[in-house]
Amino acid sequence: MIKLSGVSRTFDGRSGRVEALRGIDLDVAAGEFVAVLGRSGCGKSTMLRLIAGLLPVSEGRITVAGAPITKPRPDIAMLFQRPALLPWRTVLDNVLLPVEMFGWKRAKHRDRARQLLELAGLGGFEKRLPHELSGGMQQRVSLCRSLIGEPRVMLMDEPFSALDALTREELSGELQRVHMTSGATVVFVTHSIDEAVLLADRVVVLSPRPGRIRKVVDVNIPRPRTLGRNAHLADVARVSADLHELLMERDLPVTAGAETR
Ligand SMILES: Nc1ncnc2c1ncn2[C@@H]1O[C@H](COP(=O)(O)OP(=O)(O)OP(=O)(O)O)[C@@H](O)[C@H]1O
Repeated sequence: MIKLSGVSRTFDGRSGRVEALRGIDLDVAAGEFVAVLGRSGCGKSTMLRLIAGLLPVSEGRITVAGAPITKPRPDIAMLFQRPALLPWRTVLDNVLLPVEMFGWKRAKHRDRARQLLELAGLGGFEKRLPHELSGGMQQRVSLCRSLIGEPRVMLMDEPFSALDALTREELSGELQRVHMTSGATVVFVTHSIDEAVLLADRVVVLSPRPGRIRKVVDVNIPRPRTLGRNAHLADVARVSADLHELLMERDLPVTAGAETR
C-alpha cells in the first residue's frame, strides 16, 4: 500500500545542510500497522510528512496504492502531536472540517461524525468548543476528524505523547479497535517502546541522524493487546527488550540489507 524506495531528504537551513533521512526502503502492506521508533531528531516526522505529501523527497520515490505522492490526498489522513482544533468551531464542526476542505456532502457525513464522537466517548459534547474539553478529549476529537473520510492510510505523529499515561493507554486501546475494524493502513511515529509493542505489527527502528533503517522488528503478539498484567506478558517483555537494545546501540552500523519486506 505504501512504498518508499531509496528515499532521502536533506534540509538547507540557515546554519547549513541537514541530512534528515538517507536511503529509506520500506513496504507497508494494506491494513498493516507499522510503528516508526527512533531517537529525537532521527527523521521520524520528516518520513511521515514525506508520505503525507506535505514535503517533497530529495531523492527516491514514494507511492501509495501505486500512485506517486506529490501532494496531500483525501484518502490519507494525518494526526499530529497536538490536537490542532479550530478554537471557534464546535466539536462537531471540527470533525466535519475535512468534509468542507475536500467538498464532500455535509449531510451524509454529519451522522458519521456523530457516530464517531459517540464511539470516542464524546456523545453529548458535539456543541462544545475545544477549550471546554480536556487535552485527552481534544485529541479524541482530532482522531474522529482524521477518521471522518474513512481514510485508507492514517499517518500519526506521536499523537498521544502530550497526554498522561492512563489516557494514553486508553486511546491506544481505542486506536487498536479502530484499526481492527476499519482495516486502514497505519504508520505511527513514537518515542515509546511500550506504545510500539502495544500497537504495531512491525516496528521500524531508525538510526540516529541521518535516519536510516536499522532494523524492522516483527511483533507477533495476538490482539487486542494490553499493557500491564496479561497473558502475553513474557512476549511483550521480550520484544520490548529487543527494541530497547536496538535504540541504545548508538554507533553500530546499520544492518546490511535490513529486512524491509
Ligand atoms: N523544515 C526544516 N528545516 C530544516 N531542518 C529541518 C526541518 N525539518 C526537520 N529538520 C531537521 O531534520 C532532522 C529530523 O527532524 P524530524 O523532526 O524529522 O525528527 P524526529 O525524529 O521526528 O524528531 P523528534 O522525535 O524530536 O520529533 C532534525 O535535525 C531537524 O532539525
